[in-house]
Amino acid sequence: MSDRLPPDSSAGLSGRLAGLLDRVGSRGEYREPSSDPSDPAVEFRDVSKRFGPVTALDGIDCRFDRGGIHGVVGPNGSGKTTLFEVLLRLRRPTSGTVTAPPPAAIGYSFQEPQFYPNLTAGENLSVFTRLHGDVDPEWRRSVTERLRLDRVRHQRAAALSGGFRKKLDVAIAFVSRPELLVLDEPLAGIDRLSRERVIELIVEHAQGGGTVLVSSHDREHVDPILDSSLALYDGRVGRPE
Ligand SMILES: Nc1ncnc2c1ncn2[C@@H]1O[C@H](COP(=O)(O)OP(=O)(O)OP(=O)(O)O)[C@@H](O)[C@H]1O
Repeated sequence: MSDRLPPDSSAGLSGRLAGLLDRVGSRGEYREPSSDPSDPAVEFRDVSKRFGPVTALDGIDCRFDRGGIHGVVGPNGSGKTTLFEVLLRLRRPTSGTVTAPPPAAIGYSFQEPQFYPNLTAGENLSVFTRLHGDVDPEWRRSVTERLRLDRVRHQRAAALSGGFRKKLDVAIAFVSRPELLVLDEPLAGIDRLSRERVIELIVEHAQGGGTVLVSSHDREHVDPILDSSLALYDGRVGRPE
C-alpha cells in the first residue's frame, strides 16, 4: 500500500513495504474548515512531507482566503505538486495540520490526468457529471464549448492530442462547480484561445464565490488574475522566483 491513492493494487512487495514505512511515519492531521466565511478555505500549519531522505515540504505555514484566486509558484521540484496532493488527501503529510474541504468538494486537474483513457471525451464528461449529480446541463455545455471539446467528444481520451487531453481534464475539474478548485499547470500545452478561456473560467469561478489554487509556469498570463501568491523554494515558503 502507498499513501497515494493507488491507481491499481498491483504494487510489488518492495513498493508496498516502502508505502507502509511511509504511512507509519506520517502523522499529519486533517481538519475541515469552519462555516465562518471569513475563515480561510485552506490552511497549512507547520506541514512537512518527506519521501525517505527527500523533504518535499518543510514546515509550510500558509492560508488561502475563500473566493480568491491564489497562485502557488516556485521552480521545478520546489514542492507545488506535493502541496496540492497533500491538500487533496492523496498523500498524507509527515507532520503538521491541514485544514481543507473534504475531497468531494474539491475539483482538480493535475499533471497526471484523472480521466478514463478508454472512454471518449464525451463519455468522460458524462461520468464525472453523473458523479456530481446536480450539474447544470447548460453549464456543462458552456464549459465544453468554450474549450472546444465538442469537436472531439467521440474520440477516446487516450487518443486525444496533448492539448485536448489537458482541456478535458480541466473541464472535468470545472464541471461540478466545486467550492475549491486546485489546478496544477492548467495552461500547459494548450493554444492561445483555450488559454484565454481557461483564464476566463477561473475568474468566473472566483466571482461566483469559489476558491482557486493554481500553479503555472505561465506567469505572464496567470499573475494578472491572482489575489495572492505563495512562493515555494526547496519545500519552504519564501523566496520568490
Ligand atoms: N513520490 C515521490 N517520491 C520521492 N520523491 C518525491 C516524490 N514526489 C515528489 N518527490 C520529490 O519532492 C520534491 C518536490 O516535488 P514536486 O513534484 O512537489 O515539485 P513541483 O514544484 O511540483 O515541481 P515541478 O514544477 O517540476 O512540477 C522533489 O524533490 C521531488 O523529487
